Amino acid sequence: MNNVIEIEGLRVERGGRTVLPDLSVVVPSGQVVGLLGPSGSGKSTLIRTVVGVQVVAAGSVQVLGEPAGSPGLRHRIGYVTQDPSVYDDLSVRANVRYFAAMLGAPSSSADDAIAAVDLTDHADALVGRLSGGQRSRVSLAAALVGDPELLVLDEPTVGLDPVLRRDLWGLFDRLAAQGRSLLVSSHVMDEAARCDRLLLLREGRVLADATLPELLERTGATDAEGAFLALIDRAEEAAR
Ligand SMILES: Nc1ncnc2c1ncn2[C@@H]1O[C@H](COP(=O)(O)OP(=O)(O)OP(=O)(O)O)[C@@H](O)[C@H]1O
Repeated sequence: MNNVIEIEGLRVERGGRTVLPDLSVVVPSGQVVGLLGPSGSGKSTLIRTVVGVQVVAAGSVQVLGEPAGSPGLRHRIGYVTQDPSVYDDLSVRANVRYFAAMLGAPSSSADDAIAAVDLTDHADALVGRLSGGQRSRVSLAAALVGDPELLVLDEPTVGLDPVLRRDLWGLFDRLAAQGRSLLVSSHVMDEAARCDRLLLLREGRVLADATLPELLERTGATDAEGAFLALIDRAEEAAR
């Protein structure tokens, strides 16, 4: 499979407003694709659409060759929402085993996932007593059980210190090297350098779909933020 996500003519309305007016994009397999854009640009809405929890007004969204939201995709996609969705009063191991049980995956897959996020030493600790970064990694471990082909992560590094952010991006690279595909949203532009490919969103529209080197060459900017601002200027000039 060349593309893990294929979206054509997607329109999403939320609270009476058109959030994604007409979005078409593909996400290639085996890569870390960064979904970048300012707050409110529609990143979470797009992610919710991909995992099949967003009502869609128009368009087609194919994920791993099936329509988004198909029951068969449940085991094939790992999804981490912005707020860690783990239980404070359970240990790391109990949390991840709970998610494994829901998927019908063996409990050994929970231990593998805990090892993948480097929390084996904390497996017996209550999640409520962990740091913010450790809690984020428990959510990620929960998404990793069952060995999903596609990981969809909504701002997984928000609020983390630079060392933890670097470690998590290292983990994303390793997961992609093992053949998984990742769609990772962020509003931190310097995280663009960690992605194989970038989707820049602004006001519900794709401003760019390219690698960082391509973007820098196209705009003459020296970093992702500069490239993003240059693209906004160009789009505004073109609209005048
Ligand atoms: N539950 C909701 N009901 C109605 N409108 C919503 C809802 N959630 C988000 N929106 C609107 O949809 C638009 C896109 O929001 P979305 O959360 O997708 O953006 P985002 O790029 O993920 O932002 P952030 O980086 O702040 O998470 C915003 O204008 C927002 O006001």
